[in-house]
Order: sequence, then C-alpha cells, then structure tokens
Amino acid sequence: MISISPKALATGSDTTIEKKLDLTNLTPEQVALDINKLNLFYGKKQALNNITMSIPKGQVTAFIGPSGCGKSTLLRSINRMNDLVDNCHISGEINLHGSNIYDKHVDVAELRRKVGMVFQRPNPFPKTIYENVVYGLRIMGENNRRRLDEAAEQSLRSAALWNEVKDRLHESALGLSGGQQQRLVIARAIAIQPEVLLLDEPTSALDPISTLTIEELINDLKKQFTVVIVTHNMQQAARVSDQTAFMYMGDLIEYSDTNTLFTTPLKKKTEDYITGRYG
Ligand SMILES: Nc1ncnc2c1ncn2[C@@H]1O[C@H](COP(=O)(O)OP(=O)(O)OP(=O)(O)O)[C@@H](O)[C@H]1O
Repeated sequence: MISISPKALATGSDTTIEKKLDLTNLTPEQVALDINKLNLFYGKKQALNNITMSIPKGQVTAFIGPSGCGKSTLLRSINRMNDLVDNCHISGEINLHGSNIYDKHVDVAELRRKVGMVFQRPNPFPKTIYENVVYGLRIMGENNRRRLDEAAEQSLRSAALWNEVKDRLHESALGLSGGQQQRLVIARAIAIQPEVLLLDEPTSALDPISTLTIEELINDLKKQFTVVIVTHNMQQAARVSDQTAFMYMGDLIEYSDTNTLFTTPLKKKTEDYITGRYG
C-alpha cells in the first residue's frame, strides 16, 4: 500500500493557481466536453453512475481512482470505444463542442478522428516510422508527398521524437524502444489534428525516463489539444493535470483543480484514497 501525504503530492506551482477554473460554471468557449447524466452498463452491471462533468478545452484532465472504479470506461465513452463491447448500454450525453456524440446521426469514424486515443501499451503498426505517422492522413485521402512530409515532421516534433528518428524515418517502427514507440503512437494520433486526445495509462508500460519524457510531452500537447488521461499513478496526475476527477465504484466522487484535490479534498473518500488508505 502506498502512503503519500497530500502535501507531497501538491504541485503547488503558481501556474496551477493561475489556471484554476470554476469547473461548475465554465463558459461554452471554455468547454471541450460536457458529460451529462452518463450511465453505462455492461450487461446488468452498471459501471458508470450518472456522471456529470465538464472538461475544459486546452487543459489536461486526469481520471484517478482504484482499480475497477470506471476510469477507462469513462475515457472510452468519449470516443465511443465501448460501442465495440457486446451488451454495453449507455444513457445520457457527452457533448463535444456542443454536439452529443451519442446522437444517432453521428459518424463514429469521424468522431474518432476528432477524439484520438493512445493506449497503455504502445501499438505501432508493422510499418515504417514515416508510414505510421501519416497513416491516418493517407486514410483520409491525402497523398501529396510534400504535405505528408510536412505533417510527419510536425507531428514527430510535437511528439518530441523528431530528433531521434529523423535519419531513420523509413526504418521499421518496431525497432524503436518502448518509450519511442509510445511517442510515435502519440505522433500518429496528433497527425490528423484531433480536438481531444485520450490517454489511457500511457506510461504504465514504460521506464521512469520514458515516463518523464511523456509527461513533459503532455504538458506541451495541451497547447494544441484537450488532453484527458487515465492514470493509476497519483503523483503523475498531480504532475501533469490541471483538473483531477476522483472516481469510486462508478461514481464521480470529487472533481476539482488538481492542486485542491490533492491538498484539500472535500470528500473523505478522496482524502482516504490520496493518502493511501485504500487503492
Ligand atoms: N468489456 C467489459 N465487459 C464487462 N465488464 C467490464 C468490461 N470492461 C470493464 N468492465 C467492468 O466495469 C468496471 C469498470 O472497469 P474499468 O476498466 O473502467 O475500470 P478502471 O477504473 O479503468 O480499472 P483499472 O484501473 O483496473 O483499469 C469493472 O467492474 C470492470 O470489471
């Protein structure tokens, strides 16, 4: 069992304080995602209970909580990955810039273009580094070599990988280290310019140095994208996120700016979790 004092977890930086938003009263311009009374069932088992929250644009929002609390389920609901699960039923809404992604007219492929996702284990395709990055653009019909080259360079730069791979773009992506592969997958996700980037425990399979690199990268990515991250690691949530949502058994227990959640949580359950009393 881990035991971490809220003080040790505090980010404590002035920038965090400057960015503090009133999460219950965001203006439409500040909101990327509005989740409204979301309930999700796997068969008869309810995994999400009436979740309502607004996720601000251009910031990093973390979902934390003990194993099985519904973090990944909530994350996967944001690009309708749960549609692929048999017997999964959803009620409620998730509005992306004001439009409900569960509306029956929504084109799910187009939604996933706007809401990219990176998983726990790096999953590059068995192709070259270059072809991995431009994969989504090619699918969208882009074949102009100059535009593909530019997008590949820009995405790899944004993913902090360009300098390491610029001389081996046409070598297999499978020859990269795990940390490089995860940055490549991030480059592939951002090459198609999504609005939201979902990261499902993106560093849990990586060593500490690669983890640090990805955390620094997340801080840069929010300048261009809205980032939502699921993490088991509370220190990571404290380091990378602007807002943190604490979940427990399918409920959203507490949601506030990260500094407040880790230093002065309002709910006893949150305090018990962040001080390592369970988890
Ligand atoms: N495909 C599925 N079919 C049935 N039940 C599922 C499925 N995926 C998740 N669940 C159940 O839904 C609940 C929430 O799971 P979820 O994976 O969202 O939790 P989590 O907080 O992300 O957990 P972890 O940190 O262990 O990944 C759990 O009880 C889990 O067993």
